[in-house]
Amino acid sequence: MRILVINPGSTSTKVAAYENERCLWKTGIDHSSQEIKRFARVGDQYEYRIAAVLETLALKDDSLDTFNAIAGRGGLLNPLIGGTYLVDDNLVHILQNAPGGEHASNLGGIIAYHLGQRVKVPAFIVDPVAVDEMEPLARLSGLPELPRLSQSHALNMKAVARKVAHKMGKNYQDVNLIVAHLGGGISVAPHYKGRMIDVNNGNNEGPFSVERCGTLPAYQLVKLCFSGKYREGEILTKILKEGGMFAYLNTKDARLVEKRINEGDSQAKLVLEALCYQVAKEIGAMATVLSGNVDRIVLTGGLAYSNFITQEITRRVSFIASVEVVPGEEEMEALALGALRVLQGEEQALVYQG
Ligand SMILES: Nc1ncnc2c1ncn2[C@@H]1O[C@H](COP(=O)(O)OP(=O)(O)O)[C@@H](O)[C@H]1O
Ligand SMILES: CCCC(=O)OP(=O)(O)O
Repeated sequence: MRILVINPGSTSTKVAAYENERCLWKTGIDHSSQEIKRFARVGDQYEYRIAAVLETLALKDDSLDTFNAIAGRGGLLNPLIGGTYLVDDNLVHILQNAPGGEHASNLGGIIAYHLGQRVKVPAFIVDPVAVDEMEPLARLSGLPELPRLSQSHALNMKAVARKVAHKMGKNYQDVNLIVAHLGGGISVAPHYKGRMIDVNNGNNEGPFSVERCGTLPAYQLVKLCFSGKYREGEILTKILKEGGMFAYLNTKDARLVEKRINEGDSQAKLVLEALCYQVAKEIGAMATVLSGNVDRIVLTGGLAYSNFITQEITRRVSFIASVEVVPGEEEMEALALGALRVLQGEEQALVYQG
């Protein structure tokens, strides 16, 4: 079986071709902020990104009509259980209108659907951002109108969790893990016997990330919103795109920050240490969700390539459980394998009811 995998991010589209479990090729297409700025809404970018994917296929000397399915990263839908979902008319319409919020991952299903239609093969999304396996207890925020929402890097966290469990000689369903995805956004989740029973919302709760604020002091945030200095969109940009490390140091690149630290920049050191401190605190909180029964703590995502970051977090949390570092992400493989499980009849594709 051949599967084409599409993973759109805010500034790039990753594309890969798989033959069963084997990756044939993988590449990233960069989109400049000028190009992206032309589109009022994320959903409007799909034709532009499809053209880029088709160009990539041509460059790779590959052809759309050789694929048995297209798998795309899924986005901000209503809360749903993990698994592989068929992208049908209804789902593509919902992703296009983005009632759950604008996010580049919404484009994964849209692009997969349109490419699939061209060559009459199914399109799937796998473990979308909105995967929700939270316990009822975890949903209360303290204000009934504002229930906590499960929005996370579920795709990578579950793929990496399966791998770590396998390395331990166990099934994902037999272990308790705390997985911290440390990327553009940060998600920290306790995985209790194969279910993500709590997680900070990777967009606006928990630790600050390289570009997002994480949890903010609520009273001061309300005052800022009503200060008359900012429009709603400007505040949202501060929270989602220009907060966290970027707000303090004017860069989202942790490699540059490490370089500044090595050159003696004490503010850079303080900020990166604070990011690690907040991640460690979140891991500690999630250990209480598992009543301390934690088999492994897993650090993954782009920031897990950094020794400074993994050491700084590990020294604070290793009293809870041993720490496994799985740098980068396994999203492309997870998308391919999710589609493959359905094509091979191991799993039935779920249908999103919306
Ligand atoms: N080798 C590395 N050392 C330190 N930081 C890294 C390294 N590689 C990537 N990063 C950092 O990881 C962050 C991006 O993580 P990534 O998982 O690629 O995010 P996303 O996929 O959400 O865009 C950036 O701050 C980047 O600088
Ligand atoms: C809301 C969690 C998903 C997410 O933030 O993905 P990116 O880091 O890829 O934007």
